[in-house]
Amino acid sequence: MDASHITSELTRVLYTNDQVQARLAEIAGEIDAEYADSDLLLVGVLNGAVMVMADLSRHLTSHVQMDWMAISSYGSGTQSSGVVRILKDLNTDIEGRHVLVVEDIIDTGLTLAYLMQNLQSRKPASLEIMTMFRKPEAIKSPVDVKYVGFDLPNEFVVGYGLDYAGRYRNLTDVGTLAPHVYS
Ligand SMILES: O=P(O)(O)OC[C@H]1O[C@H](OP(=O)(O)OP(=O)(O)O)[C@H](O)[C@@H]1O
Ligand SMILES: Nc1nc2[nH]cnc2c(=O)[nH]1
Repeated sequence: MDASHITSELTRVLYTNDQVQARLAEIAGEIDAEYADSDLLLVGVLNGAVMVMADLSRHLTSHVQMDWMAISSYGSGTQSSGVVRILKDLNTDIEGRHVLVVEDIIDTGLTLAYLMQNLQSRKPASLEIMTMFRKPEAIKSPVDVKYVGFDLPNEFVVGYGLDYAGRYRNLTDVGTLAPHVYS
Protein backbone atom coordinates (compact mmCIF):
# COMPACT_ATOMS: atom_id res chain seq x y z
CA MET A 1 0.00 0.00 0.00
CA ASP A 2 1.32 3.48 -0.77
CA ALA A 3 0.80 6.58 1.39
CA SER A 4 -2.41 7.60 -0.37
CA HIS A 5 -4.45 6.27 2.58
CA ILE A 6 -3.55 9.43 4.53
CA THR A 7 -5.07 11.63 1.83
CA SER A 8 -8.13 11.85 4.13
CA GLU A 9 -6.02 14.09 6.39
CA LEU A 10 -5.87 16.74 3.66
CA THR A 11 -8.64 19.36 3.42
CA ARG A 12 -7.78 20.08 -0.16
CA VAL A 13 -5.48 18.38 -2.66
CA LEU A 14 -3.66 21.06 -4.63
CA TYR A 15 -1.56 18.80 -6.84
CA THR A 16 -1.83 15.07 -7.37
CA ASN A 17 1.22 12.89 -7.83
CA ASP A 18 0.28 12.47 -11.51
CA GLN A 19 0.32 16.25 -11.99
CA VAL A 20 3.67 16.49 -10.20
CA GLN A 21 5.19 13.75 -12.36
CA ALA A 22 3.90 15.31 -15.59
CA ARG A 23 5.39 18.67 -14.66
CA LEU A 24 8.69 17.04 -13.64
CA ALA A 25 8.88 15.32 -17.04
CA GLU A 26 8.51 18.73 -18.74
CA ILE A 27 11.18 20.32 -16.56
CA ALA A 28 13.51 17.35 -17.08
CA GLY A 29 13.22 17.90 -20.84
CA GLU A 30 14.32 21.51 -20.38
CA ILE A 31 17.21 20.47 -18.13
CA ASP A 32 18.34 17.76 -20.58
CA ALA A 33 18.43 20.34 -23.37
CA GLU A 34 20.15 23.04 -21.30
CA TYR A 35 22.86 20.79 -19.89
CA ALA A 36 23.32 18.51 -22.92
CA ASP A 37 27.05 19.27 -23.07
CA SER A 38 27.67 19.62 -19.33
CA ASP A 39 28.46 17.26 -16.51
CA LEU A 40 25.62 18.31 -14.21
CA LEU A 41 25.69 18.03 -10.41
CA LEU A 42 22.28 18.04 -8.73
CA VAL A 43 22.41 19.36 -5.15
CA GLY A 44 19.40 18.32 -3.12
CA VAL A 45 18.41 20.23 -0.01
CA LEU A 46 17.46 17.75 2.71
CA ASN A 47 15.02 16.65 3.86
CA GLY A 48 12.14 17.89 1.77
CA ALA A 49 13.81 17.63 -1.65
CA VAL A 50 14.31 13.85 -1.42
CA MET A 51 11.15 13.10 -3.44
CA VAL A 52 11.81 15.77 -6.08
CA MET A 53 15.42 14.68 -6.48
CA ALA A 54 14.48 11.02 -6.84
CA ASP A 55 11.75 11.71 -9.41
CA LEU A 56 13.39 14.54 -11.35
CA SER A 57 16.66 12.63 -11.75
CA ARG A 58 14.79 9.61 -13.13
CA HIS A 59 12.96 11.76 -15.68
CA LEU A 60 16.32 13.00 -17.00
CA THR A 61 17.87 11.14 -19.90
CA SER A 62 21.38 12.50 -19.32
CA HIS A 63 23.87 11.29 -16.70
CA VAL A 64 23.95 13.42 -13.57
CA GLN A 65 25.69 13.27 -10.23
CA MET A 66 23.92 13.97 -6.96
CA ASP A 67 24.98 15.42 -3.65
CA TRP A 68 23.08 16.69 -0.62
CA MET A 69 23.09 19.52 1.88
CA ALA A 70 21.04 19.83 5.02
CA ILE A 71 20.08 23.34 6.00
CA SER A 72 17.89 24.30 8.87
CA SER A 73 15.57 27.27 8.52
CA TYR A 74 12.42 25.98 10.19
CA GLY A 75 11.54 24.41 13.52
CA SER A 76 8.64 22.04 13.88
CA GLY A 77 6.03 24.77 13.32
CA THR A 78 4.77 26.45 10.18
CA GLN A 79 6.68 29.77 10.29
CA SER A 80 10.19 30.59 9.12
CA SER A 81 12.55 31.15 12.04
CA GLY A 82 14.84 33.21 9.82
CA VAL A 83 17.77 31.25 11.22
CA VAL A 84 19.76 29.35 8.58
CA ARG A 85 22.41 26.79 9.57
CA ILE A 86 24.34 24.18 7.57
CA LEU A 87 23.72 20.83 9.23
CA LYS A 88 25.38 18.75 6.50
CA ASP A 89 27.71 20.09 3.82
CA LEU A 90 28.41 18.73 0.32
CA ASN A 91 30.81 15.84 -0.16
CA THR A 92 31.72 17.25 -3.60
CA ASP A 93 34.06 20.11 -4.51
CA ILE A 94 31.87 22.21 -6.83
CA GLU A 95 34.58 24.53 -8.18
CA GLY A 96 34.21 24.59 -11.97
CA ARG A 97 31.10 22.35 -11.86
CA HIS A 98 27.66 23.01 -13.32
CA VAL A 99 25.38 22.91 -10.28
CA LEU A 100 21.59 22.76 -10.11
CA VAL A 101 20.12 23.13 -6.61
CA VAL A 102 16.97 21.03 -6.20
CA GLU A 103 14.39 22.23 -3.68
CA ASP A 104 10.91 21.11 -2.71
CA ILE A 105 9.58 24.56 -1.83
CA ILE A 106 10.61 28.20 -1.68
CA ASP A 107 8.61 30.31 0.74
CA THR A 108 10.38 33.40 2.11
CA GLY A 109 13.47 32.67 0.01
CA LEU A 110 15.66 33.00 3.14
CA THR A 111 17.07 29.50 2.87
CA LEU A 112 18.07 29.82 -0.77
CA ALA A 113 19.40 33.36 -0.42
CA TYR A 114 21.85 32.01 2.14
CA LEU A 115 22.58 28.81 0.24
CA MET A 116 23.21 30.51 -3.11
CA GLN A 117 25.62 33.00 -1.57
CA ASN A 118 27.43 30.15 0.16
CA LEU A 119 27.64 27.96 -2.96
CA GLN A 120 28.59 30.85 -5.25
CA SER A 121 31.65 31.51 -3.09
CA ARG A 122 32.89 28.00 -4.02
CA LYS A 123 33.22 29.15 -7.68
CA PRO A 124 30.96 26.74 -9.60
CA ALA A 125 30.96 27.08 -13.44
CA SER A 126 27.20 27.72 -13.18
CA LEU A 127 24.67 27.70 -10.35
CA GLU A 128 20.91 27.50 -10.89
CA ILE A 129 17.81 26.50 -8.91
CA MET A 130 14.96 24.11 -9.56
CA THR A 131 12.05 24.07 -7.10
CA MET A 132 8.94 21.92 -7.22
CA PHE A 133 6.80 24.52 -5.45
CA ARG A 134 6.98 28.27 -4.92
CA LYS A 135 4.96 30.41 -2.52
CA PRO A 136 3.91 34.03 -3.29
CA GLU A 137 6.52 35.57 -0.91
CA ALA A 138 9.31 33.93 -2.90
CA ILE A 139 8.48 35.95 -5.99
CA LYS A 140 9.60 39.07 -4.06
CA SER A 141 12.90 37.39 -3.15
CA PRO A 142 15.98 38.48 -5.13
CA VAL A 143 16.89 34.82 -5.67
CA ASP A 144 16.55 33.92 -9.35
CA VAL A 145 14.85 30.54 -9.84
CA LYS A 146 15.36 28.94 -13.23
CA TYR A 147 12.87 26.03 -13.03
CA VAL A 148 9.59 26.17 -11.06
CA GLY A 149 7.17 23.25 -10.87
CA PHE A 150 4.07 25.01 -9.57
CA ASP A 151 3.20 28.29 -7.84
CA LEU A 152 1.18 27.71 -4.67
CA PRO A 153 -1.23 29.93 -2.73
CA ASN A 154 0.01 31.34 0.58
CA GLU A 155 -1.05 28.34 2.66
CA PHE A 156 0.91 25.74 4.59
CA VAL A 157 1.01 22.57 2.53
CA VAL A 158 2.21 19.01 3.12
CA GLY A 159 3.01 15.96 1.05
CA TYR A 160 5.57 15.01 -1.58
CA GLY A 161 8.47 15.65 0.81
CA LEU A 162 6.84 18.54 2.67
CA ASP A 163 6.22 17.87 6.35
CA TYR A 164 4.18 19.08 9.28
CA ALA A 165 6.14 18.32 12.47
CA GLY A 166 8.07 15.64 10.62
CA ARG A 167 5.03 13.85 9.21
CA TYR A 168 3.27 13.69 5.83
CA ARG A 169 6.44 13.69 3.71
CA ASN A 170 5.48 10.32 2.22
CA LEU A 171 2.04 11.49 1.14
CA THR A 172 2.03 11.25 -2.66
CA ASP A 173 -0.32 14.21 -3.26
CA VAL A 174 0.26 17.78 -2.04
CA GLY A 175 -2.41 19.65 -0.13
CA THR A 176 -3.54 21.55 2.96
CA LEU A 177 -4.05 19.77 6.26
CA ALA A 178 -7.47 19.13 7.77
CA PRO A 179 -8.04 21.20 10.98
CA HIS A 180 -8.34 18.09 13.22
CA VAL A 181 -4.69 17.32 12.48
CA TYR A 182 -3.54 20.60 14.11
CA SER A 183 -5.69 20.20 17.19
O1 LIG B 1 12.05 29.89 1.44
P1 LIG B 1 12.11 29.56 2.90
O2 LIG B 1 11.08 30.34 3.69
O3 LIG B 1 13.48 29.70 3.47
O4 LIG B 1 11.65 28.05 3.09
C1 LIG B 1 12.07 27.02 2.25
C2 LIG B 1 12.76 25.93 3.03
O5 LIG B 1 11.87 25.35 3.98
C3 LIG B 1 11.81 23.96 3.78
O6 LIG B 1 12.79 23.28 4.53
P2 LIG B 1 12.67 23.01 6.09
O7 LIG B 1 13.55 23.99 6.80
O8 LIG B 1 11.22 22.95 6.46
O9 LIG B 1 13.36 21.63 6.25
P3 LIG B 1 12.98 20.20 5.63
O10 LIG B 1 13.36 20.25 4.17
O11 LIG B 1 13.83 19.26 6.40
O12 LIG B 1 11.51 19.98 5.82
C4 LIG B 1 12.13 23.77 2.31
O13 LIG B 1 12.65 22.48 2.05
C5 LIG B 1 13.14 24.84 2.05
O14 LIG B 1 14.47 24.41 2.27
N1 LIG C 1 5.71 21.63 4.85
C1 LIG C 1 5.92 22.88 4.47
N2 LIG C 1 7.12 23.43 4.61
C2 LIG C 1 7.28 24.70 4.19
N3 LIG C 1 8.36 25.49 4.22
C3 LIG C 1 8.01 26.66 3.69
N4 LIG C 1 6.72 26.66 3.30
C4 LIG C 1 6.24 25.44 3.61
C5 LIG C 1 4.96 24.81 3.47
O1 LIG C 1 3.96 25.36 2.98
N5 LIG C 1 4.87 23.53 3.93
